[in-house]
Amino acid sequence: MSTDSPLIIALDYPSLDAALCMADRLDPARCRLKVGKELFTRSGPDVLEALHGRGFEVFLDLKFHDIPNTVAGAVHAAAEQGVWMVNVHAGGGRRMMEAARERLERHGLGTRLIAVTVLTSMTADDLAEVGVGVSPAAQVERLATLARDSGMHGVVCSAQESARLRELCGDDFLKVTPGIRPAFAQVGDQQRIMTPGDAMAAGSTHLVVGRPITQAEEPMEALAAIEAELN
Ligand SMILES: O=C(O)c1cc(=O)[nH]c(=O)n1[C@@H]1O[C@H](COP(=O)(O)O)[C@@H](O)[C@H]1O
Repeated sequence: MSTDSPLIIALDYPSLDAALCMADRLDPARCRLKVGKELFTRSGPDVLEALHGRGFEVFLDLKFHDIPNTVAGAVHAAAEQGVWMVNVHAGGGRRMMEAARERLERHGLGTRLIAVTVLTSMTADDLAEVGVGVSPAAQVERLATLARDSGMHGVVCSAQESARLRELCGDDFLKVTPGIRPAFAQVGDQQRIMTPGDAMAAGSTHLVVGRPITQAEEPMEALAAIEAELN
């Protein structure tokens, strides 16, 4: 089932059963699902089949970062399993991103390919420690421009950077933004956060929401509260 909802729910669970329990409480007409490293490492491709079978479109969030040939192969494998979106780290550089994009094109695969810029958990101090002496916003701009020039469909960034990226890269360039925190939710380990309404107003095209929905007593009520903020 295809949906026009901007919401992508992060299924960060340690087992297939736990992930499917949550998926069964959600509606594929009103959100997409994101499968990340923990769940995929435990369950393998079975989780993709199970979620596709339930009608969900899936963002496979494995943030590939390796030499170009290896990443192209990994992205190809993900796309052949029918995922809606897959991502790589923009820090892997132009040749890595181009190789991934070319591989999808060569095989006629329509999976969206996006690049992670600066993780939403990172601060300026964290960047300085790994040798990046500019602000998170400046580094996001640099990597987003490189991602666009390397043929990516969009980027993962914080919603705090969406407005600037809309100016730089346009409306059609996807801005997938985690670190979304509605007023009712706890911040947790995220640093560069925004509310759902503000994020969409700033130009985010998709909102990645995990714990504010998956740890709510009534996930569909939490999802409805976020939808109400967007309308
Ligand atoms: O690529 C991602 O999805 C991602 C990138 C990023 O910079 N920050 C970030 O939080 N994420 C993911 O987005 C989700 C956020 O979940 P919550 O913090 O629970 O809403 C997690 O699955 C993260 O792995």
